[in-house]
Amino acid sequence: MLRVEDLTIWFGQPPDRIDAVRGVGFDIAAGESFGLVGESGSGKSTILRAVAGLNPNWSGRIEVDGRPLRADRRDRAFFKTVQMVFQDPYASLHPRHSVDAVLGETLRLQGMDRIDSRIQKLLDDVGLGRGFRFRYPHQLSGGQRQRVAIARALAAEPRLLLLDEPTSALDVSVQAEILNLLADLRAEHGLTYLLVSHDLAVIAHMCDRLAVMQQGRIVEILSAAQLRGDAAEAPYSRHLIAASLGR
Ligand SMILES: Nc1ncnc2c1ncn2[C@@H]1O[C@H](COP(=O)(O)OP(=O)(O)OP(=O)(O)O)[C@@H](O)[C@H]1O
Repeated sequence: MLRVEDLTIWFGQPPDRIDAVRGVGFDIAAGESFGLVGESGSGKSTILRAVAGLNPNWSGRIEVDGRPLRADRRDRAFFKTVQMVFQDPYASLHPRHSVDAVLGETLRLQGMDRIDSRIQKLLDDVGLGRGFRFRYPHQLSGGQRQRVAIARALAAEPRLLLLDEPTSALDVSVQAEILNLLADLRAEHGLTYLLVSHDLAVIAHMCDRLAVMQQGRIVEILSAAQLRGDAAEAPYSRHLIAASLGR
């Protein structure tokens, strides 16, 4: 579903260019949930932002359903398929846009009709009732805001969701609710996830496989069973341990 080949992503220009991601490759099957873990600064968010089209400075190949993302310009059809949910729902929602405005605008941009009923359906899907439709971000809790951010991502009817630490800005009690919501949505909508988290418990709960990153490279790809330590071979790898200690 998502294929990444020989992906290098950089910041700045020579002679100050920094290659934050170097020659990375992985495949994610449709419906799979794939995690990226690794020490701080290893390039996890940089990969998500490139796949989301937020950083054009990359080389290699990024392909969704066989359709390549071009590095040189935004591609509407590609981005309809791929949506991102950011870590901080406080920052990712405009303070003066109501829930209705946020969802309505996204639906209109996608050229969709029956906006009213679609907004209601999206709110239902993320577990927010009608009463939330005309609220503004400051009238919502952190968890409710993240539900709105998830609804906004779903409004484009994506196939791939990029989740960048989607619960780490939330209280512990709310984190589990949002993770369960994301797990339910994946099953209900047949979504594919690429998830970044520094929390191995989150990755073990949410992901079928994971890649461990170090200094811009993938050093290992493991199944969630290996991560949980219940696979026959069960290598709690030195890379993974280093990644978790590197936080
Ligand atoms: N806008 C930028 N300009 C220059 N360098 C950047 C920029 N954004 C990220 N980097 C660098 O790219 C590298 C990878 O950063 P990235 O945010 O992808 O790491 P990460 O693995 O997601 O880390 P964390 O777990 O701390 O969020 C880091 O060395 C970082 O300093």
